[in-house]
Amino acid sequence: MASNSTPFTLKWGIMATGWIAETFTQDLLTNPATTRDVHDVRHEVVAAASSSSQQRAQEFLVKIKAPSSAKAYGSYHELVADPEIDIIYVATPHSHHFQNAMLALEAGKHVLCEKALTVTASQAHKLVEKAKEKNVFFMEAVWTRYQPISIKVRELIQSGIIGPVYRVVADLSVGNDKPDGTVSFADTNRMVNPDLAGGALLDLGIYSLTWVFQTMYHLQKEKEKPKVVAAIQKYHTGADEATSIIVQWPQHKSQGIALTSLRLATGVDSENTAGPAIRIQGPGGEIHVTGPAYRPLQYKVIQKDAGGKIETVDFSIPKDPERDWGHGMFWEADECARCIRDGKKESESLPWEESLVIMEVMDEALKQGGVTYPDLITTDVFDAQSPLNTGKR
Ligand SMILES: NC(=O)C1=CN([C@@H]2O[C@H](COP(=O)(O)OP(=O)(O)OC[C@H]3O[C@@H](n4cnc5c(N)ncnc54)[C@H](OP(=O)(O)O)[C@@H]3O)[C@@H](O)[C@H]2O)C=CC1
Ligand SMILES: O=C1OC[C@@H](O)[C@H](O)[C@H]1O
Repeated sequence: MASNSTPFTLKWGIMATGWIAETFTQDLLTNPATTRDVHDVRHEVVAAASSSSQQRAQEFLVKIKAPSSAKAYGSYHELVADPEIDIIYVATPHSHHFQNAMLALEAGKHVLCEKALTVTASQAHKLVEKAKEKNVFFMEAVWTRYQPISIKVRELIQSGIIGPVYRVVADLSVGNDKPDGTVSFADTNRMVNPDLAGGALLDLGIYSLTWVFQTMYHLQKEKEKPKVVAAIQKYHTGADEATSIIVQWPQHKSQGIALTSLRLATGVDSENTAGPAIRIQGPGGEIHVTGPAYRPLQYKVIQKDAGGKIETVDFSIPKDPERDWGHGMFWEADECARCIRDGKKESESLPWEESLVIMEVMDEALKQGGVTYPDLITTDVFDAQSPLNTGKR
């Protein structure tokens, strides 16, 4: 959308320097106009912070080719105190999200917090209450919701093309089985380490639930509380290695099946010939979305009365030609900028209430499967001096 007015600039502070912090910040640094034809908002990286050292933050900024004006902090406390920063992107492990996001909210910053929002629903409720109290914007970073394919699929469903959606089956499984019976993550890795709130559900199953929710619950005119039945296979660390959840909305006659596994893969080959990662079914037809569920690039519409005709639509992730980079996380960043520009505290595509219901579903599934996490990371009492905030581990 072209416009003559000056774009609104959102000033970011990046909390943590790991894999996704790198990926997301590189997306922030792309040119919105030349990359994705966005002219109303832009992004500035003001600073990054590492809980390990200031040097680590500096190395991070150099690696991602941030502008020389970007500051490097050796603590999360310094980052949230920087008056030049509008919004903090929390890119720490799940275990840290509650304490880190609360640190930023307490400092009066807007917050975009990586998925899964928190370890428990109670923690998520507390963050939402704090965002309300501080009158700031707060959003869970489920980037998939803001990708054009998700928006298009939601529109298709709303157009009634397959009738009411009665069933969705969604899977995100990553195929890390090893012949010795383990999975290919060290026990200390955040994927399976209970101290870091590891496990398939909080890391990957959240995307399967995202498809179940964005195609059903999100579109319900009168929101219905879901019923939940879960089966969990525990890994030897105590985290879940495979989780299957049935989410039911009886009044809407609809059921969602959200699957995730560290051992099996959604498709045995990269072409996903095994079938769609997400299958959305109504009496008038089906929509098939080809995975991976966090960033799918194709959907098919199969209408019952179209004589077997299948409409296939492909998507791609645009790149900034100058930086030769584009991962698809910039659309959620643009959403943050627009909401903050317009004075909104939450995003319509992923409202607080919906993040909270999804956290409640995950709470319930983990409870049914007997997965528990340590007190340090499940408490809903904020402590600015928690090791999760100071990095003194
Ligand atoms: N949206 C998406 O596509 C993706 C989202 N994610 C989400 O992002 C978050 C981070 O994942 P990812 O970047 O892969 O994780 P990494 O392990 O690569 O990075 C996590 C960072 O958090 C900081 N940190 C603070 N305390 C600890 C600790 N005790 N152990 C480990 N790291 C710590 C570190 O930065 P420092 O030392 O500098 O403070 C570290 O670099 C998770 O919530 C994950 O679910 C992950 C991958 C993809
Ligand atoms: O969010 C994510 O998406 C991609 C996965 O590889 C990663 O484990 C997960 O955190």
